Amino acid sequence: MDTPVITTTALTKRYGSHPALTDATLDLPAGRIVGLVGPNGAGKSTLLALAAGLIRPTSGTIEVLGNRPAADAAQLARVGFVAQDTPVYTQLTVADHLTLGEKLNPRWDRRTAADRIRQIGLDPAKKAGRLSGGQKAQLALTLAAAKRPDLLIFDEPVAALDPLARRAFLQSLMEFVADLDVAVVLSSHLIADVERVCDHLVILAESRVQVAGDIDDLTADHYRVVGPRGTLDTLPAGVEPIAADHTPRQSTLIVHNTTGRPLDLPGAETIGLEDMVLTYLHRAEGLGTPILQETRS
Ligand SMILES: Nc1ncnc2c1ncn2[C@@H]1O[C@H](COP(=O)(O)OP(=O)(O)OP(=O)(O)O)[C@@H](O)[C@H]1O
Repeated sequence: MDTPVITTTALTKRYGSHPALTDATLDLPAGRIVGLVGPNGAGKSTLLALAAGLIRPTSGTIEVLGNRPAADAAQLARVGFVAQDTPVYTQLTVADHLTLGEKLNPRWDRRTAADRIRQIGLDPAKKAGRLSGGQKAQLALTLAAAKRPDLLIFDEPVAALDPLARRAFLQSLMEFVADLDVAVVLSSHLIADVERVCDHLVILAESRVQVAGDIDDLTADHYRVVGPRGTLDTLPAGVEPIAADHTPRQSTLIVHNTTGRPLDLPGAETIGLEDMVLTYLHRAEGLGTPILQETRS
């Protein structure tokens, strides 16, 4: 197996006594698009900023492409980071951005940058401050990709975009990934977008990793199980309940089957990604589970 692009062990970041990220132990695989999902304040930006070397952990360790984040110029060149507000220089033109990118980045790919700007129809003479949100995001993506990094990190790249601009951005991202052999880690609130472009998922809530894995595995391994009350009190080894809802006659569970074998329980059916994510988020916040209430008999 390829070396993970990001490895963390008990990674923790606190601001004073406030936990932003707690005890995160992760291996994010190479050659994938990894999605980080979670509600506001879950710790997504914190994890990405730690990976980019913008902040230091309070405790625990993080390695990015086998090195300390932002360890030296070579490491910086290997990681492209696009912060939440798609940073561009408003007074510089699109062409100025490309010139600056070339000056600042030893591995700059002039052809990729120019081709991409042409493809997305950006006027090189236009000041970045006059671009739309979608165009700014495309410019930021082009600049990050033309660095020819081994890892691209995006913090909420599509949050401010309308659905069409979002789709265009994600399409460009997938094209870059296919063309440039780059790993991507991105955060998003939008589960449908994550499902469309990502193949590995990390769910963060309340500063903690709730679950992580390949999306295909996660969706295959999470089930809704319905049975007469009392029959689901004891589950097979390796089957972890994530949420439970009971009526006097019936129990409904959402379970994570970690046995590696199909779940052999009557009344078990797999759930989709969105239901799975919501179940973890509700569990983390100590809320009831709306999907389960819908199944109440
Ligand atoms: N510089 C800071 N000083 C103090 N607290 C901070 C700082 N940065 C983040 N936090 C806190 O750490 C927690 C995690 O924040 P973070 O920005 O990582 O969440 P997030 O999942 O990216 O949220 P969002 O989706 O809103 O961007 C939040 O409670 C936030 O208020």
